[in-house]
Amino acid sequence: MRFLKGHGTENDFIILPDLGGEAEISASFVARICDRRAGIGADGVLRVMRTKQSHEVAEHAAAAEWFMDYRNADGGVAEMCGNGVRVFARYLIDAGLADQTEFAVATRGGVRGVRVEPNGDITVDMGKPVVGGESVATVGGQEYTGLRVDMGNPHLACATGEPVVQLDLSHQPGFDTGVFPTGVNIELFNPVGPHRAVMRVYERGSGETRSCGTGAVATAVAAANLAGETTGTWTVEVVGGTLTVILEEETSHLSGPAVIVASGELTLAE
Ligand SMILES: N[C@@H](CCC[C@H](N)C(=O)O)C(=O)O
Repeated sequence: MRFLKGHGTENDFIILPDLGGEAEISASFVARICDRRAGIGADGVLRVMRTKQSHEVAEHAAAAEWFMDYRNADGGVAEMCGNGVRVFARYLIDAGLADQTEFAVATRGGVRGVRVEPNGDITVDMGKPVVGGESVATVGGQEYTGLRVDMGNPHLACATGEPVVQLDLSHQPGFDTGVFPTGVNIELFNPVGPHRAVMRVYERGSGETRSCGTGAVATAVAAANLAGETTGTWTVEVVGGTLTVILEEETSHLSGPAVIVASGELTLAE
């Protein structure tokens, strides 16, 4: 099976073109190829298939030709992946499967509009973040209160005065399973200036990653909330680079680089 490897601010993905949706892709196969020692290594898998071939999202076929079938590194499915959509769009363009600078991609979380910027960055319309109440994450025995933000997938974005660079995110943080029955992506961030935050993230199904697009938007929402704002442009510094988030009344946008770095033939069998 052919594969490609790409990343967006070092949130890295294995891309599996399966345009007709014929491949059987099990959770264990995804976990094996995402393994950084025994496989290719990645935070997740982006399977590329025609929307009309997917029983999950076929109703979006008229709006978006391509479906991003996203899987976390542990093989579990997720509704949305902001950096994944940007890398997916880069693949479609490079492969000649999308020939405009603006098009739409279907995800389990809905249809997302994509735009290629003149500098090559890719912007995704991430939809309207849904803000919930507060909840608590526990990291290294310490509790951090954060804001629940639904980006299609669940987030808990926690501001802290402690430099996030010092946190030990090598283990699953604790969280309230009553509030997040299907798990949660946990962001810890330092507001470091007007409309700027430094963020680290522990992703559901993937562990600590060097960037998370939906997490960056959730962080911008939580930082704006602390500042008493609901709109504006935010710079979110992640371990793997810098993302720009624009919050509007009715939607949000995520921008940043997205690149393909390799391609090859998988010899690991399903
Ligand atoms: N890295 C992604 C988010 C991927 C899904 C997440 N781990 C989940 O399970 O919800 C992003 O860039 O948004």
